[in-house]
Amino acid sequence: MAMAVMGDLSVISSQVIGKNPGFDFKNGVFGSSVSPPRVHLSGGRKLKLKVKIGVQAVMQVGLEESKVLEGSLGFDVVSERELREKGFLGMRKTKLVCTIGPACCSLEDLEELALGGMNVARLNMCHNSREWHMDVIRKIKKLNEEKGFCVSVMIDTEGCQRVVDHGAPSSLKAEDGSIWFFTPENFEGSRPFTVQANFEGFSEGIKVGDGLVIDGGMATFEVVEKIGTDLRCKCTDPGLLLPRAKLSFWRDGKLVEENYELPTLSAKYRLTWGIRIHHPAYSKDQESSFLRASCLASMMSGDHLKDWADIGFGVSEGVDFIAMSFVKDADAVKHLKNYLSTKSSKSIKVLAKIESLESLQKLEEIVEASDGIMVARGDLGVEIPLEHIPTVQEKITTVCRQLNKPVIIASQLLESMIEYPTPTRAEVADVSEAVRQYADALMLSGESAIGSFGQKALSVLRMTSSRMEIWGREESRQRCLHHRQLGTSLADQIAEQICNCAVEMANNLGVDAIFVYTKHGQMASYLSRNRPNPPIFAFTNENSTRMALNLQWGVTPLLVDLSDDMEANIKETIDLAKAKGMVKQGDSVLVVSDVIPTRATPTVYQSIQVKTID
Ligand SMILES: Nc1ncnc2c1ncn2[C@@H]1O[C@H](COP(=O)(O)OP(=O)(O)OP(=O)(O)O)[C@@H](O)[C@H]1O
Ligand SMILES: CC(=O)C(=O)O
Repeated sequence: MAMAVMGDLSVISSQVIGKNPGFDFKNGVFGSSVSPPRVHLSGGRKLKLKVKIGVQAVMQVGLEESKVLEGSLGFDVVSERELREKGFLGMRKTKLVCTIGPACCSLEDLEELALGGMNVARLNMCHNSREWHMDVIRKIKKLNEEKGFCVSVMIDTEGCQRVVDHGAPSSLKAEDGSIWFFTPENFEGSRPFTVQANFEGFSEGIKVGDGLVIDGGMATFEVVEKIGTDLRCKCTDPGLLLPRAKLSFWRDGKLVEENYELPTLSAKYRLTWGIRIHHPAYSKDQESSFLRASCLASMMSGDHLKDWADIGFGVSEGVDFIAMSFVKDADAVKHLKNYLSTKSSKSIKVLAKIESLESLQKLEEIVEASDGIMVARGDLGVEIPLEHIPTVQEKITTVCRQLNKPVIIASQLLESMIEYPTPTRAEVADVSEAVRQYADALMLSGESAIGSFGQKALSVLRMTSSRMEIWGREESRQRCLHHRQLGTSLADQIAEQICNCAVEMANNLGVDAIFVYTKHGQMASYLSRNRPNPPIFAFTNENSTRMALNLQWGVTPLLVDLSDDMEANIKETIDLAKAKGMVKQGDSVLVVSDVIPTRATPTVYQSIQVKTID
């Protein structure tokens, strides 16, 4: 593949002006990026006209604002207010999800959250009764209808959580060296130094010496004895045991996986009819429809009645999203989506929660199968070392962007605000990082559900994300500009832009090396400035250039004989590089060449070529 810019300088000059309407001659900067195809220069009149039309359209909205905002667009009151107050650019892009719990479930609380920018209300089906959830959903719908909000409802299935509970109402301290029993036995209340696991077979495959970690490191124990299905453990790292704590086993620094096989959707309450909802708002028909839905679904998927009943409830209540906990693979998501289409509820979007090693291993297929993703950092932090969370989050966010699926970053964003009215600096930095990664949404958990400062936490999310969005826009404009334009002559500016584009191409194509042919080293240094992934090999026939380039990041300068025939130079140096074993068959090289015009060759010839070594 080859792409070339050729011609005399006056032609190039007029063409660049036409192609780059954002070019600011006074300050010498471009307002938009110059991507490789744009380097093919052609007439610009038509383009200029197009830009003008775009500006006119924007102005029209401004002029007819009152008409537009009268409701014909179905504007919700919060967005409308935001537009009026802040203009188009001031509108927040990052969406906010709030977990609804006892601290924010009154009509007034919900209205305040909606006014504060809550886009989605999340109901965690692990907690509270279905009547309670129904009451919240109906309040939200009422607010939407009567007060003009647009708040979506998400239910989050319980899934097969691996939790342990000591049975006491508050947290217990595990002291260093204290001995505790972990048992799957189901008993009422609490027993001293005894912790109940909520699933059978929790100790299968576990060996003496394994580490038992609570809540990703809140407290750590060592298994000292197996007694039947119980584990006798010694506390090796003291800490708190909260009710419904998460549990994981570790051996030789690695998570012990697969010591038990858990389904994606919770099997809890299997074969019990305790799921029947008695509520005056439900007719007998509706009640039996939940049961039919859950029974049908449970037959289809193996008795995961609690979650299926919750899903049936969600369908009946017309929720907008179902977040599936502990998704293991794409099949689990497809299964639920198929079920929803049989219930004519295809419009309910299925969000897969990424919260286990297994789901990380099948990330792409899960993202592809689902309508969106939640990065459930709470449970994820139990299965992977905490220091891996930031990179894993970035990876999931990137995959979602690539596959065009929305992604929510969840858990502990502003954890300290459950108790305190201000967040820590580190929490604000975490929120900012999620926004910088262009996550679609941020989620509050305990901060809104049980915290004393839920409204304030929401406003911290709102203000931090708005601030970061503005900063991100400025930063991405900088990225578009690549760097401040350095070249003063047009020829230099073109050389600079070509190098910016070349590095972008080299990185995107994943080429093995960049070859540049340079007399004074300017092109090589422009390439280096962009810090490309592949190394830069700079071929020059000037020893001084070679020595000077020795200081440049990523540049290996090579002294060669260069003729006026650039194609011949490229061929000869590639042959030479091949003969010397510098490149081998199959390697790809991006070649940038720049020949300063001479009497013999008065035209500027600059090119980007991608060559595969044969
Ligand atoms: N509907 C509710 N009723 C009572 N308490 C709730 C409710 N929803 C949430 N909470 C409380 O808020 C806390 C945070 O809620 P959230 O659902 O985000 O956390 P979680 O239970 O750890 O989530 P998950 O179980 O999905 O990992 C919970 O520990 C629980 O104490
Ligand atoms: C939200 C959730 O389920 C988690 O972070 O584990």
